[in-house]
Amino acid sequence: METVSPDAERHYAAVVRGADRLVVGLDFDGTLAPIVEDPEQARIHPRGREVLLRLAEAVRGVAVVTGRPARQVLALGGLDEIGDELGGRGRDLYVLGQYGNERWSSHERRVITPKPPRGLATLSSELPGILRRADAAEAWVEEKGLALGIHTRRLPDPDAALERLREPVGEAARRHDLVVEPGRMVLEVRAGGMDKGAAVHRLAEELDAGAFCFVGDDLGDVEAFKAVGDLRADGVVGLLVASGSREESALVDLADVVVAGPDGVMDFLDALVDDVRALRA
Ligand SMILES: O=P(O)(O)OC[C@H]1O[C@H](O[C@H]2O[C@H](CO)[C@@H](O)[C@H](O)[C@H]2O)[C@H](O)[C@@H](O)[C@@H]1O
Repeated sequence: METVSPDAERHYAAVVRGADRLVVGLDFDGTLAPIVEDPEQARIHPRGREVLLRLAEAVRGVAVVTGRPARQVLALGGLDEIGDELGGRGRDLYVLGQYGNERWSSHERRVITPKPPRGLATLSSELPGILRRADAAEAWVEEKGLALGIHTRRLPDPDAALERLREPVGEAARRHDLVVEPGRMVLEVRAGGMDKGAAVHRLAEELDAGAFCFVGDDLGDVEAFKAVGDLRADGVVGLLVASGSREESALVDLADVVVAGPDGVMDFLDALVDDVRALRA
């Protein structure tokens, strides 16, 4: 773990001391799950189950806050089963899917999801032409129900294809009153009005958080980092952790602590729980 902000150690110590009211928000891809070429093959880190169980027992709340559909991340993360185990121990796990538009919790056991935004189906039918004209016909389109993800990772030059797609995808999104959420080798088209920052604020209020730690890796997590900054301004203890990668540095520049990808996230969360337990012993 590398501390990068001048106050990182102070924030970390305050989070450990405030663990009784600590909420931990965790991104999925690139944070809990290693990045892989095919999004359908992503899985939670091999240590993820054990780490999440220990963490949930040590703090007030744990939430996976992801761009993925909640049902998908429940399956890829084995989060349903983790929720089962936590229920037996009187603890809860939350999944806030599609940038906070969907919600699942281990006590409610159902996914609450809004209707797909108007215009998404029409945009979907226009996509093959948009991709062809941008010389990216082989880009993989992920149908997420509330959003479309256009992935270039498996194209011969993913960065160049992503660049060629930015303008035409942005134009189509605007025409249908939708927004583009850029990510790691992906452009997602979805409804505006909700993001991971709003999801953090809602959760902090619901769980009466006295401390909030968010761990993320990608542009979609920037709003969550900003929300933790807002909470800090209101007197809540905050800690920002970036899961570092060579691909994306936006969060590294904003973080208190940088760890080495999902392996580093597992080590960080384990160490956090050890420190909380040591203080309570
Ligand atoms: O908010 P997250 O949990 O980080 O989800 C963001 C998007 O992640 C997925 O795509 C990313 O991970 C894939 C698997 O490692 C990788 O192949 C792809 O290049 C990445 O962009 C997912 O497919 C999206 O639906 C999520 O919104």
